[in-house]
Amino acid sequence: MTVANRDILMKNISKETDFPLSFEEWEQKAAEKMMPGGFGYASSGAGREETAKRNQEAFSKWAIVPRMLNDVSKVDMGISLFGRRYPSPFLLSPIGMQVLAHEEGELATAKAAASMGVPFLVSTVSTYSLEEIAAAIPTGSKWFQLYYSSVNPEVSFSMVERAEKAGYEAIIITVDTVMAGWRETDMRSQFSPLSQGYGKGNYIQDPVFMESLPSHDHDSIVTGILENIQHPSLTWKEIAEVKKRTSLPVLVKGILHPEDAEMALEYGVDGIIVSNHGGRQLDGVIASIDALPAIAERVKGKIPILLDSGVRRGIDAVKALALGANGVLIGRPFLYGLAVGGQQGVEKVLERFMQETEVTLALSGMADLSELSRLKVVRG
Ligand SMILES: Cc1cc2nc3c(=O)[nH]c(=O)nc-3n(C[C@H](O)[C@H](O)[C@H](O)COP(=O)(O)O)c2cc1C
Ligand SMILES: CCCCCCC(=O)C(=O)O
Repeated sequence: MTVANRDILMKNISKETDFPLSFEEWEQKAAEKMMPGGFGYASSGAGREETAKRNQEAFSKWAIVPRMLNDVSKVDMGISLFGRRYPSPFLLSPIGMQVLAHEEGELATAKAAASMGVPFLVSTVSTYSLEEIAAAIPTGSKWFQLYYSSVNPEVSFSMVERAEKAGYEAIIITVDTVMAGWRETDMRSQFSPLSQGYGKGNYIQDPVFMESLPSHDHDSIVTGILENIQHPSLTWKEIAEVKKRTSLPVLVKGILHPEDAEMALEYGVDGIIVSNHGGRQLDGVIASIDALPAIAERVKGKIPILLDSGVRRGIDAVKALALGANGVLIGRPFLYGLAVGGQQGVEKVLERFMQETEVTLALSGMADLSELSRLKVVRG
């Protein structure tokens, strides 16, 4: 996009009144649209919510030292991951049970992601099944996030096989969820979407899971999901086993320690996602953006590093990319877009991120994302 195009775009943006601009405004509108229990579940963090707050505050503690007098009349913010080129550095974080935000749930999000050229990471606990989502976006990029089942690993292998068959391009194993975090908002509201069956899409379509149940009534299915979703005995050995079972790249999500990043390299993992699950799991942990530099130093570009947790603006993404990330995942902001405007809402959120990123890159003197390691970002 040229600067001239951008100017026209900015004028159009200023005339728009239908959709919010900032994260805080999207969140406010989503709170008005969603059921209180569902909004509380989505917006809250674990424990004292220290990490949930820290994730965002931490971005403000890093400051860009821009360069001047570089030609930025054309900005290329494309990235390449696992052999595919994307027009922007954004991906959508796996978020379960999106029907809590909008009746079309993951189907609407998937279509928005595909229309914006953004990979959609489908959760194990999606409302719609991975096959239904794949059918909605036959050519759109989709990755499958796995909650490994400690009680029945065959259920996990079956889901991985289904994802590969349905055209998914990568498997992400989330590793910061050996059990659910200490979530007081949900305890107070008594809201438990998994127990209510909102995340059963992939389970009820899974022959191995269904065969393992004593009966197929609602209670048996929900009990089965609650047993299968936890994975307290998960270790690197199981990650290696998943890798053996698929030809797709395997990533681990939830890495915060540089030594775990090194373990990922040792076990032949294809990529890592630096994440603290949006502060929903262990409260009091380091912000993702603060964990990133030491991890990037260890990984030395051997495998892609992605990051989520607290990304609220284009400028947050630019800081993450300059500090060593190869791509950035957007979480709650897209969920709020979904709640506010369905597919169009998610598209708007993504458009805002992309436009602000482009402006940030240009004003930082960076015409190309591949040059971003030269951009100085310091503790400000
Ligand atoms: C409502 C909700 C559901 C989530 N479900 C999943 C999930 O199913 N799998 C997963 O790996 N992460 C899940 N996450 C975590 C996100 O993938 C991501 O790490 C987090 O939202 C990033 O933080 P942010 O939204 O504050 O930027 C969920 C997050 C939210 C808010
Ligand atoms: C064992 C953890 C289950 C969490 C399911 C959804 C999720 O990731 C989240 O709410 O966060």
